[in-house]
Amino acid sequence: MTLVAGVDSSTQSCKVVIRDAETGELVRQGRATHPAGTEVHPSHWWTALLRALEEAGGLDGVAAISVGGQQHGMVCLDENGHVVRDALLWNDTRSAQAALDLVAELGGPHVWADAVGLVPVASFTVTKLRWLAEHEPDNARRTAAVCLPHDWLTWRLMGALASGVPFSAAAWADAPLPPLSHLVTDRGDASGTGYWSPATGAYRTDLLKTAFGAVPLLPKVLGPTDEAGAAVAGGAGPILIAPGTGDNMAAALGVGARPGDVVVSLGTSGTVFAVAETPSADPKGLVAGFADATGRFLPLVCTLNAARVLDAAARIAGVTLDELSTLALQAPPGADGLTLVPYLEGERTPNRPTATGSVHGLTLATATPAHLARAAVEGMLCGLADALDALAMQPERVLLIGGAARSEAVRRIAPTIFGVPITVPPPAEYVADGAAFQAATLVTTPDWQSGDTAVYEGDPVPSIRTRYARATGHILD
Ligand SMILES: Nc1ncnc2c1ncn2[C@@H]1O[C@H](COP(=O)(O)OP(=O)(O)O)[C@@H](O)[C@H]1O
Ligand SMILES: O=C(CO)[C@@H](O)[C@H](O)COP(=O)(O)O
Repeated sequence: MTLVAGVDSSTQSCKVVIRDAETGELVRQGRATHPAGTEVHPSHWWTALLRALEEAGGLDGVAAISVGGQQHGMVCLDENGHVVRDALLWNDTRSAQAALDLVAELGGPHVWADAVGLVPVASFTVTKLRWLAEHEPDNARRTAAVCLPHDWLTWRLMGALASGVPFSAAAWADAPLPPLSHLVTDRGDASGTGYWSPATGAYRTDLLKTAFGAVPLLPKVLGPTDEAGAAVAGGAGPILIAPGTGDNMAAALGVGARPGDVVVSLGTSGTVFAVAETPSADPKGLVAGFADATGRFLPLVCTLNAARVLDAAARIAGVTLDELSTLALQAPPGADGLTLVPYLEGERTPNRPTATGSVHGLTLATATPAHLARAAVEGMLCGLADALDALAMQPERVLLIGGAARSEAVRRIAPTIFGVPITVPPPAEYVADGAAFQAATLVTTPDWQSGDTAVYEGDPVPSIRTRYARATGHILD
């Protein structure tokens, strides 16, 4: 049996799946957590990947590996390949002013949308680089190369595999660093930087220079079926390294999204995206016109607040996530008017980086754990329903994935908020699965069957979104 490994290095954790390259059968898996916070030293991602790989039984029998990673994070490397400072993650909002400045300097949102398919907000790498240049000029000067989380992990894997040392978390912890010139990325992740154009498939180093004042070395952008490298890991056969991609692009691959589908992913971020044949450019800046991992495009709307809204509600109520789900289903639709605006990390869509969350409609009658649970689920989903509207599609299917899609309350309430039936694939690590699928394409023609889906239907309750829209007009920044 030829095996492939897929990695999901996302915000909260690293997951590894090891699957049969031909059939996709799940053979082994592992997981390790990442530290909390919106700036993280990349070495934590490497440690977590090694621990997750170890839990997944290592690389025995693995012929190819691919990394899907959280998008946009700014990883700065010095001329020796050492990390210059902690990476600023996609959900770090300190570069909000830099984003506004960059939009103004270039002549407005439409200029950016036309140039790179997106309008800068704090999440995108280009704004983080401006922040670095302005606030930490010494670190900016030391920056010889800039890459993204998945690029950096792919590069570390190249070094570890090329060392010829057999895999173990301890043996690979300090694996040699390859030359900076070996850094690679893919279209999908490059399209989230703000200095690569999905429409032309080329870097816009002029925009990088405008933002950062210099043009550090950038990873080579590989095509979907290119190899990032191949190396022998201590007596095993050669292990091919696939280009990898951003986590949303990997999820699209993993869930088998096809044109006509809209995927709603409820992880740390909430994302709503679709596979498209042509690039997109939304001057309103709601839809980011990303590229995907197949050579197509992935228009995507992202909120900063998804699964962790439920984590927070469960914490307040003092219950587990399963109990929160049960509670939410005990309260009536609309939670008798209790409305939760879930901007717990500020918000990206709408662009409210300094906003905070709020609760409206609190009365003696709605001051119950069940009402709070329902309001948390509905508030989170209302943010995603707005994202679905922004995508302006008439989807054939709306697929629900990500950690919070495991909640029965979320599955049952989603159709009432979105106003359409929801298709829920079996719970799985779709980002890691997509990466594994990409790896499999390097060694075979994979024939992976998707599992049975469940369809959830429910009568739309438009008043919930109406009240939510009113509540978003009354929040504190
Ligand atoms: N049964 C559940 N109900 C609600 N939320 C859940 C459930 N299981 C996991 N989650 C949440 O999903 C989140 C992790 O989802 P995941 O898609 O792995 O995120 P990420 O890829 O961003 O790290 C966590 O915040 C976790 O609490
Ligand atoms: O910023 C975006 C998409 O533009 C986020 O979706 C990140 O890619 C983080 O993803 P998760 O950790 O929530 O999967």
